[in-house]
Amino acid sequence: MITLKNIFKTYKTKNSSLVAVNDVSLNISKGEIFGIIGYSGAGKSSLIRCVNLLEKPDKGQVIVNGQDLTLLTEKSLREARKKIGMIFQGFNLLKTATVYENISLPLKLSGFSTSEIDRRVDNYLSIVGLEDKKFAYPNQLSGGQKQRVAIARTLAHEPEIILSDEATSALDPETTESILELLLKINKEFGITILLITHEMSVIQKICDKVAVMENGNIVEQGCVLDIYSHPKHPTTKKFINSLFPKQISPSVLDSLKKRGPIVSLSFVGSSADKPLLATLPTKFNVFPNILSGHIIQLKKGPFGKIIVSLQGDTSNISESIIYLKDQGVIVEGDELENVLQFS
Ligand SMILES: Nc1ncnc2c1ncn2[C@@H]1O[C@H](COP(=O)(O)OP(=O)(O)OP(=O)(O)O)[C@@H](O)[C@H]1O
Repeated sequence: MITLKNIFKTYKTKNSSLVAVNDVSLNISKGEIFGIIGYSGAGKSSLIRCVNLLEKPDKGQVIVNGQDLTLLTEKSLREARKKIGMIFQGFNLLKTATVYENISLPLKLSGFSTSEIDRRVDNYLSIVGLEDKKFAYPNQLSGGQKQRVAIARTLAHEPEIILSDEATSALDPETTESILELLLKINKEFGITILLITHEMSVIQKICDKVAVMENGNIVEQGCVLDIYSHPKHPTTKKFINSLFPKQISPSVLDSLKKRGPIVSLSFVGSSADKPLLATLPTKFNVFPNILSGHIIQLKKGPFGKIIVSLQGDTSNISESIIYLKDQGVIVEGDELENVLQFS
């Protein structure tokens, strides 16, 4: 649906130039929710704005539905953009216009009849749950309601793709949750492909099918969310994922526990998260797990849990129990433990 091929974007000022997007290639399939995560300055906004050519890439191809947007005339690009909606962190509503006007004005400019405009405004306001705010002004709405209006305005053009530029970053956690639910609903009911950028892991885990991690203009890692969470490879990805897990064990407790047996991190993915595997270790192997910390995250495709345990027992029994856990689909790590715990 969307293919980015070797995209470069450099900002030039009088004395310097800055490479914001450095040879990025991505494939986003129809109906997918694809998230790009990165810290501030990673190049996310620059990249997402290249998709609808709000920023023109210096090099590379932006292929949407088989059409390379970088080769289109202004007129054809305007047509192609009608199928690509965009929502922003700051909502971008006209302050002096009502909700009805905010949604209807762009439709009017696109040449729709008044009756069709009215039908679309009513329909999409009801989909975002704001029928009663049709004649309100933006300053009479909460942040979440403003984003709902912006989403209705985008939906009113019946796009195939929505680009979301940090759409929930200005919202509190509860409102974020409700906007993410709305994006999920839109994706499911209308089959709209969503490409979003964020710096929040909660956004990725709640609604994304795939994720790409961006740093210094590069995509350093990408894949299915569950795979990336369970097998992160790049240090930046690991940093994002480790930030989700509580770090509660003091160094002195850790040192004393290490003398009694290995401390391992166990990650449970999908079906292995449903089984009471740890409970079987004492009877099966005479190994006694002492749980030091633990956390389960609900991803879109199922649960992902990580616990830190001290395994106590005979060394060969412990080895056997680790092999058994691995056979059951548990990811067992010891080497990375210091990173996972990261004491300050
Ligand atoms: N119009 C511009 N002119 C010059 N430099 C820019 C411009 N826009 C972005 N940059 C620079 O490009 C780099 C990437 O910025 P970008 O906004 O794409 O990153 P980001 O990951 O979206 O960051 P944030 O989450 O803080 O918005 C930054 O160093 C930024 O200062």
